[in-house]
Amino acid sequence: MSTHETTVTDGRSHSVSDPILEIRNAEVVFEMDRGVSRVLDNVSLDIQRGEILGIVGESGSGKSMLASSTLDAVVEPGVLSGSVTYYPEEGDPVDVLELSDSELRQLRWEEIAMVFQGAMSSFNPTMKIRDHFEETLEAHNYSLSEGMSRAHELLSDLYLDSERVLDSYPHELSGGMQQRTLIALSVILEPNVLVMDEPTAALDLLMQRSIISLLEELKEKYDLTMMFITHDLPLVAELADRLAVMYAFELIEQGTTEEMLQNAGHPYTRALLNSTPNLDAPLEEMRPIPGSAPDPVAVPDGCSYHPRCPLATDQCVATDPPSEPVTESHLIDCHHWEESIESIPLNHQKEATTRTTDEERNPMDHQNQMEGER
Ligand SMILES: Nc1ncnc2c1ncn2[C@@H]1O[C@H](COP(=O)(O)OP(=O)(O)OP(=O)(O)O)[C@@H](O)[C@H]1O
Repeated sequence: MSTHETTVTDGRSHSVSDPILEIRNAEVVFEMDRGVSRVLDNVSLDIQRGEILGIVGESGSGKSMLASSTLDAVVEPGVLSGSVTYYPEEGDPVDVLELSDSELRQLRWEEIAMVFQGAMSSFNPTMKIRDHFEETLEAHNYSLSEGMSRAHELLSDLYLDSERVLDSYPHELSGGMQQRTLIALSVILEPNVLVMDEPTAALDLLMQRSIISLLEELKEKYDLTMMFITHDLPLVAELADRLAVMYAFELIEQGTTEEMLQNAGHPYTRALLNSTPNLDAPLEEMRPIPGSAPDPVAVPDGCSYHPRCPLATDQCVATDPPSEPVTESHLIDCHHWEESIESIPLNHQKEATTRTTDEERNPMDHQNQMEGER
């Protein structure tokens, strides 16, 4: 069952937990010749109604497996276990992993839609964009006229010339136009949740930024909940209300974006923050994370990060750390999170402190500089 806790502040009540999706103990296993490959390991996560949740991790950490699991779309011969519950605004909760194929097809477009990286592979190259929209509407018995006027509106919301786009073949559109068109197509049936797996990965930096701000507009206008999966932490930090970090097929930390940027407790999250070039830190401070992520058939015992972790002790080698709730929203899977916060400085905070100290030391200089920049 979903928990709907309520707190009372200033005489008003606020719902603090209203999950639209609840993932519990999700596991994906592939039987390989060289052993059992566990590519999603006991992941539990709530996605709150109306939020943007960012899922971050290195390549191969299991992010796409988590995305596919939310829609029971793990490819054969992968075996998914655990539970995924969808809570519609009205009506009974839906046990996603128990749905029939036809119920699942309906859920996938009408309630929870997915956008993958590389839009080209999602379109049929022999069909015009208009046909993609019409085919989707017809397959779900939606009114064509209402649906196509929504298509025009959605494409315009994404700053596209809707008539021109609908009359084009996919290859006649640029990468950024294709990706925006795919986003419009994915929300044509008015889903409540949009799951996006690296939706901007193949695009240049400017187009990535503009898609991020378009997604924010779309979310507000159509009241969407979003799960945004990426290896690009600074990119998703601009967009997300909460962030969850994956390492070696597990979730190792989650919290509000503010908590994760200012007070990340897992040494891996802190290393990830320090390995990104544009979180206010100078390029020379950027530190790649030493070592490499484990092979899914040979994940280390205990904490799977211990071979790369500067703080690892015997306890980390012996025992997998449980999720510790540091605040109501901030969970950390690390035996030494307090020491981690104390001893692993964050580059972007160092930079901010240096700036503050300079300002304190020379307030007039700083004021003159600001005026000079105006
Ligand atoms: N069909 C498959 N059979 C066996 N293993 C697979 C299959 N698909 C993916 N994997 C493995 O599952 C693990 C997790 O992959 P996943 O695609 O979820 O990672 P990711 O974090 O999304 O990576 P990326 O950012 O590169 O897309 C990887 O080790 C990958 O090799």
